[in-house]
Amino acid sequence: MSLLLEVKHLSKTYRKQTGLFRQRSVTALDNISFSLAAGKTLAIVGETGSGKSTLAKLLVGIEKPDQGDIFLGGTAVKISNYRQYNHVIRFIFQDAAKSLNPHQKIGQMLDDVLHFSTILDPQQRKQKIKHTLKQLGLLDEHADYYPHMFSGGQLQRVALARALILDPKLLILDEALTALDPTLRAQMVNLLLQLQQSSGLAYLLITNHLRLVKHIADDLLVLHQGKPLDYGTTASVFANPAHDYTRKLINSALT
Ligand SMILES: Nc1ncnc2c1ncn2[C@@H]1O[C@H](COP(=O)(O)OP(=O)(O)OP(=O)(O)O)[C@@H](O)[C@H]1O
Repeated sequence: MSLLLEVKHLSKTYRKQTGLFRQRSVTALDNISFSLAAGKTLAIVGETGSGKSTLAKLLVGIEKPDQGDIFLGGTAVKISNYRQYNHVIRFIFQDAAKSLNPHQKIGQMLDDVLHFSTILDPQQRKQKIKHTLKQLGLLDEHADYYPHMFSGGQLQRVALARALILDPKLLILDEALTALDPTLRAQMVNLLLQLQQSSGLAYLLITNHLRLVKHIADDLLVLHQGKPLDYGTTASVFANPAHDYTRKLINSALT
């Protein structure tokens, strides 16, 4: 199986100014390594402040690591050529649907993404938009809708369309499913699993929702105060956590 993403010894420390001449260092990530194969899902879990969002920011190039390397398809990624790989890794935040511009039609929003990141001509972009809407169970005419004209479930699909229209290989879901009500979450999970099966997409699922992790993640990495604790297949970590912290996390979520 080909490795899509390899993260080796990634560390990140933030320096906060706490006074005129004083700084405090916060180690957000300390020597994190993991890998993810095409078509698989890796969940990253940990309490608030454990470094999950920092990790996502390093992977999409918003922040720069102090140490370590990120490899995509075997090639080291550099922040200076981020634009080259923003096709490959896409990101969905919590409340992604709410972050859509209320004054812009969905078709225009998707066209902007393609215009910025591809060399497709207007006709090709139109076709691509049509195809992506269909792939996500939306209709051609939805291209002419504004965000407020959609239901909650459709809006989630629109947010997914924005992420998937560039045919990424990896989608990072940063608490993207957490705020959804259970029915909507189940629909989204089914859609994500279908897309994964049909296109071989890999997911990096950042969440504290351990039931969800158990249901959809192949592998699991537990972070605590920036440090990696348990890492392995989800089944093995759930069955045999090596750290007390992980055991408590699992027990509190599943009891
Ligand atoms: N830009 C920043 N400047 C200074 N410190 C930061 C910055 N971003 C994050 N931190 C610190 O790094 C640590 C890890 O933060 P991070 O946001 O990655 O955690 P998290 O696990 O994603 O938490 P949450 O679930 O609350 O988002 C925290 O102690 C946080 O205060």
